[in-house]
Amino acid sequence: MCGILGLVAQTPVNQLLYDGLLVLQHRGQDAAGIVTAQDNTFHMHKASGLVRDVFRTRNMRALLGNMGIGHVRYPTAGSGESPSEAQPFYVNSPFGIVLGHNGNLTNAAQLNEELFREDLRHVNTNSDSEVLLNVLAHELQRSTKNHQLDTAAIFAAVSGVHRRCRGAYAVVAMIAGYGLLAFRDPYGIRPLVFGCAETEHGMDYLVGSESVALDTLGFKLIRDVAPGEAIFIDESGNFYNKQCADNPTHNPCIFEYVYMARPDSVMDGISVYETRLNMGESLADKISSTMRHLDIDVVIPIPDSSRPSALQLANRLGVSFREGFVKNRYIGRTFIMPGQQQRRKSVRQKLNAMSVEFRGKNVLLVDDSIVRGTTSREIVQMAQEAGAHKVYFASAAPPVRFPNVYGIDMPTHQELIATGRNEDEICREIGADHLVYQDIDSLIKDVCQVNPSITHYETSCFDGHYITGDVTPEYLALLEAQRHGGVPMNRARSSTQLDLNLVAAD
Ligand SMILES: O=P(O)(O)OC[C@H]1O[C@H](OP(=O)(O)OP(=O)(O)O)[C@H](O)[C@@H]1O
Ligand SMILES: NC(=O)CC[C@H](N)C(=O)O
Ligand SMILES: [Mg+2]
Repeated sequence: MCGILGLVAQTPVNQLLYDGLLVLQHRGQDAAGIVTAQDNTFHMHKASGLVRDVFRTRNMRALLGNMGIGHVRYPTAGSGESPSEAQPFYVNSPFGIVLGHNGNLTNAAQLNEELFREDLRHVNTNSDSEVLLNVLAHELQRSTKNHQLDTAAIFAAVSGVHRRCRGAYAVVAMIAGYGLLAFRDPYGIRPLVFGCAETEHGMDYLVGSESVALDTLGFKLIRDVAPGEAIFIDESGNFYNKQCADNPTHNPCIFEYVYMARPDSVMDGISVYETRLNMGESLADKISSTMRHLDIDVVIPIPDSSRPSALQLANRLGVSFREGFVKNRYIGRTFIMPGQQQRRKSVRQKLNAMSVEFRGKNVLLVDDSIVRGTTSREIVQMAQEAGAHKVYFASAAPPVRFPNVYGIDMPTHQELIATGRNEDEICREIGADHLVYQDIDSLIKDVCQVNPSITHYETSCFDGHYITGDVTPEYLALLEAQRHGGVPMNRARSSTQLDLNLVAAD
């Protein structure tokens, strides 16, 4: 779940893109990049690190032009440590094209092979996003007639991408000398919104992962990019759109509402904040109907993401809500950090318990989710060390029992605390006196309630149902093997290279 931005304006875009990426930082902390376009020339700067560390004044000055795209990365493919996998990516044929991607392709290895063998394109990193860019470039080449690129050719190329790419993708791209393209996969798994701002010089357009970027940059939300739809804004600010998929359906990732997105965002017509309030209410109802014996003195949220749910849960139960943990505002989100060691250390650095809220009390700690159990294990222990009498734990999401392959970096069963454990065993593992999870039906209802027109969600990490239909047990086993030291998923190409060597030897 990276953050992406695309902007076509009447004035220079570098500062707005920088500010927008800062607002989307919660979607990716590993790398950041901006590309601007000026008179057919792209200006790019990208590197590993947080937005504030990647861009120095000299980099910003060099990002010239009135059109640009930006990206913050939370890796799901490749090493994650390699600066060469930072986005956006660039290709120089058939046009200058740059691309930023949020999501994950499930057939990247096969596409990589096809690109190499049939399309004669070389992908130089382990990133599925570079594969996606090359597929788009190849499809643009196919759809361009007589060297003339028009909107029909651009939309035909997006249809080609839909036919070839599997998995999740929300994309912003720029074609040098033409304009800004944005599109979303036919299942609408990852979010993408766009809006406009009327200025004295004309209309500016902004596309982004979350509406919060539009709010803070002064843009008015127009709507979401529909699943399968592509929008194109040319350099003069003319807007075009087309449904490019044959059978689009709408299945937003439910984990965006649980954890990923900022609460002040509205995506797919759904206020993230409202869904989290609803999750708190239904969790409170479950607690009061199934566990009356619990004597809860105080409800304490685990900052930050669980706050709205915990507050509403406390209100509904009629129990006082207290901030028992203080968060160090300079430490980022721990779940999206690379490596378990760094994540574990960061929980302690990030949160500190105030014993006055714990001493001698039965506390109910509320978190939005328990994934690897890194946070809950540490937090329960901290509550106990702070003198709590009993430590109860509630998760506003159901147990995460299945890998995610659509843009959230939890690709293996092995890393999930719920694997091979029932709820009592998970409770023992995190050291709590009692553990309660949200039910999946309640979670879906909590989100549906905010926008009843969307009835299906991508819920694979909770129920193991993979909407794209291509995620087999073999694929998951391969992912697991890759994570534990095997061949990267996008690099299953040794046979091709062998063939080439043989040809050369002949
Ligand atoms: O079981 P785990 O593997 O620990 O993952 C779940 C935890 O990670 C996230 O917090 P994070 O610190 O990333 O972000 P937040 O500040 O937005 O809550 C999430 O809110 C949970 O607290
Ligand atoms: N989380 C994401 O959206 C990741 C995008 C892309 N798959 C990458 O690894 O860079
Ligand atoms: Mg958290």
